[in-house]
Amino acid sequence: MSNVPSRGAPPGSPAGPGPLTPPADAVPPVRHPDAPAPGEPLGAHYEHCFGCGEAQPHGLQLLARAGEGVRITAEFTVKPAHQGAPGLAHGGVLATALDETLGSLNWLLRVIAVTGRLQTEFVRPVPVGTSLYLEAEVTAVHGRKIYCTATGRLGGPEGPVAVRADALFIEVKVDHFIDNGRQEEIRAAMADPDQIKRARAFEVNP
Ligand SMILES: CCCCC/C=C\C/C=C\C/C=C\C/C=C\CCCC(=O)SCCNC(=O)CCNC(=O)[C@H](O)C(C)(C)COP(=O)(O)OP(=O)(O)OC[C@H]1O[C@@H](n2cnc3c(N)ncnc32)[C@H](O)[C@@H]1OP(=O)(O)O
Repeated sequence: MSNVPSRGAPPGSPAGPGPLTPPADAVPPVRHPDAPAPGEPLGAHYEHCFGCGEAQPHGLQLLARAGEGVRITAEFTVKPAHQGAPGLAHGGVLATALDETLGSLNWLLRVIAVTGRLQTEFVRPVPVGTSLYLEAEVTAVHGRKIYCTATGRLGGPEGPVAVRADALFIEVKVDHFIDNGRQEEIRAAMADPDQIKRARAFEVNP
């Protein structure tokens, strides 16, 4: 643990506001002019993604849509494969749903970013068969740091809040994946023209 860099006090600690609070000189997010129109489905960013990929039978197959401003909505139905306790969704799966929805905000900023921190709050149990309705929003940007928040409601947009998250995403270059991913999958992704097109859409100077 000693060689892990310290990133400030934990959220809510008496030592300070914590790393999920944007600094005073953070700026509001800007929706990219080429962002998908509100209501447009985003599609999977990678077909084998556990969160959104259609080639993952036990994955969440979460379906995200662009919202207004720098907001996203998403839905996912809890399947038997997602259980933790009998008949209830596993907390880690719910955290994945929040992470995936928050990650989809990348499409609106047109930057590639990875999760640096994800703080989850589990408010209500989520039964198998539930359709979880998620909303996420970027609240502030500071250099490469993207501050965002999400909620998940039971049954629909007006349903009771079951889960919440605050997160910090860090902007990276596409090289982050090429340099760190297992070669087998990287080679396959780079041989897929659709995948290259999706990755290029996020680069300012492809
Ligand atoms: C050919 C293949 C292409 C495939 C890609 C194609 C398309 C992708 C496009 C879009 C994707 C669309 C949707 C995605 C949807 C969902 C995905 C779910 C998201 C995930 O599931 S993703 C997996 C989990 N995620 C990780 O696997 C990250 C592991 N990690 C690292 O890879 C590094 O750790 C990294 C890169 C995060 C930072 O490393 P680094 O060296 O680049 O940055 P550095 O240290 O310089 O930090 C710069 C500033 O961020 C602050 N900072 C950094 N980290 C912080 C932390 N954790 N907490 C608080 N502050 C932090 C520093 O304090 C500094 O702040 P300041 O500037 O103020 O000093």
